[in-house]
Amino acid sequence: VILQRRRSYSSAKRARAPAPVVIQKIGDPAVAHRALVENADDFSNRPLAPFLRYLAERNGGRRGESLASVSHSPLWRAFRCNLTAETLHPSRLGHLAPLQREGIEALVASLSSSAAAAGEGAIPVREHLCNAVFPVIARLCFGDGVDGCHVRAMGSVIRSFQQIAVGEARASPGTLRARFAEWRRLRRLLALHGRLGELFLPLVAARRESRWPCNGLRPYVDSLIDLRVPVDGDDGGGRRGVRDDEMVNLFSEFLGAGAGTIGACLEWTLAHLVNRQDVQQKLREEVDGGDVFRRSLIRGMPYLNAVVLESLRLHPLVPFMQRHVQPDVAARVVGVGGTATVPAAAAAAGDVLVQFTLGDIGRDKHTWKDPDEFRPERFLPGGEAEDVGPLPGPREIRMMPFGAGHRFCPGSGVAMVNIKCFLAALVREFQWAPPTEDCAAVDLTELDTFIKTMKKPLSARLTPRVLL
Ligand code: HEM
Repeated sequence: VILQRRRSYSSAKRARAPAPVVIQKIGDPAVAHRALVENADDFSNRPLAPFLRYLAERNGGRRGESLASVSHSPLWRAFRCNLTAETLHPSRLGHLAPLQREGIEALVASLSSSAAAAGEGAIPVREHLCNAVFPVIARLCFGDGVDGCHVRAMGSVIRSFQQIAVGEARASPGTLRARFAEWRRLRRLLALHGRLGELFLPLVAARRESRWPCNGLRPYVDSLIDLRVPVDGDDGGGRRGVRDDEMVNLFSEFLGAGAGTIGACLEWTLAHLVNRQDVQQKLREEVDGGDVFRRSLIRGMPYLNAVVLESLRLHPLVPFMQRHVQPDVAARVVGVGGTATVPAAAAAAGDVLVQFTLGDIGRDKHTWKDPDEFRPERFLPGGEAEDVGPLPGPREIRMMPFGAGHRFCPGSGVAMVNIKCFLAALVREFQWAPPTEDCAAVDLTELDTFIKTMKKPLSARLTPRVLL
């Protein structure tokens, strides 16, 4: 046992080196555009997360990739095309309506009963939002035959995994204590990863056995079972099926990236609506008139769209995006780094990390008027950002909550549809007020964890509306 532990410890140690060097945080939209759009090919790889490096070490160097981790290569193209052309294709998103309806009905019921139990008091809403959104994403992933218990178990393990993956470093870097803490963190992640495999792989096996129809949706699991990817990530050498270890990473990523971000965006947006009763009322007037499950009607709700964009501009859920680039490229494109300023060892290893801080880009004072103010009207016709959408256009970047360049978020469409649909229903069903009579505004302090969340989770007083 001791030998085994020592071996694991030394592989954790190897997994830590070489650490990439952070050379610059980019919060300037023009520099981000130069890097991610004009030099997209050079800025299309992310650094490998320490846990995936650790896993690869344990598997004799073989990496089990996810879409976010795989380098920009034929293997990435195969994974990416599969996800966007099959599961997340816009033509399929209309078929989400029954899942959304189920999620919203459950959410309204759980909020109503908590609000009734609290009487005049406030209720915390985060847990309700997460519990309602996760099943929608889980069923998009595995089809609608997965039972609620299984879905809840997946949600809980994914959340623990994310919490531990970004766990705070409490000891000084480089000390024995810090190395031990890191080793323990990797071991805990390994255990959770194993648990995810136990939850996912039986569902894959069941789906291989029989494919019951999913009402026009193409569950991610089906597309991955059918997918053939280049052998060794290379287009020249034949095709193979997706391995189990890759499936586990791809499902974890889909569920982790999909559900938490949508829930957090809803929480941020509701917090602003609590603070700005005038915006809440204006939004309600728009959503009261339409069926929130019909995509065509949601598309025709410009104020709803503006409210969500304004929330994403102020609080992009991914605090920062990373790119792993060559030192000479970093020097040429973002104006720093290069062998002159990057420590020689890092330059020799070619390990340069560029971080784009999405919050700074969305609040850039040269781009936005009153950048810290929540003002959805800026996205309406005649406003300073009437032509700005969730994804940056080819000419400039003004905000990029879903990233930019080759690796932008493939889930932006499904995320926007779900956020709008849930938000419209929540505003139609409830009046949202601050937690107490004397609370002037809820606290909007941000906390950057795996995603950008409210440091103090939202509590609000909810009054069910009588709908005619
Ligand atoms: C409000 C919700 C969401 C936000 C704000 C968000 C944001 C982001 C951002 C900023 C990136 C990095 C982009 C880059 O590096 O250029 C990303 C990547 C990614 N997101 Fe999302 N995301 C959301 C929802 C989703 C959903 C619903 C899914 C899937 C169901 C998803 C799947 C992914 C994947 C797989 C990647 C990696 C793509 C690649 O490397 O090719 N995301 N997301």
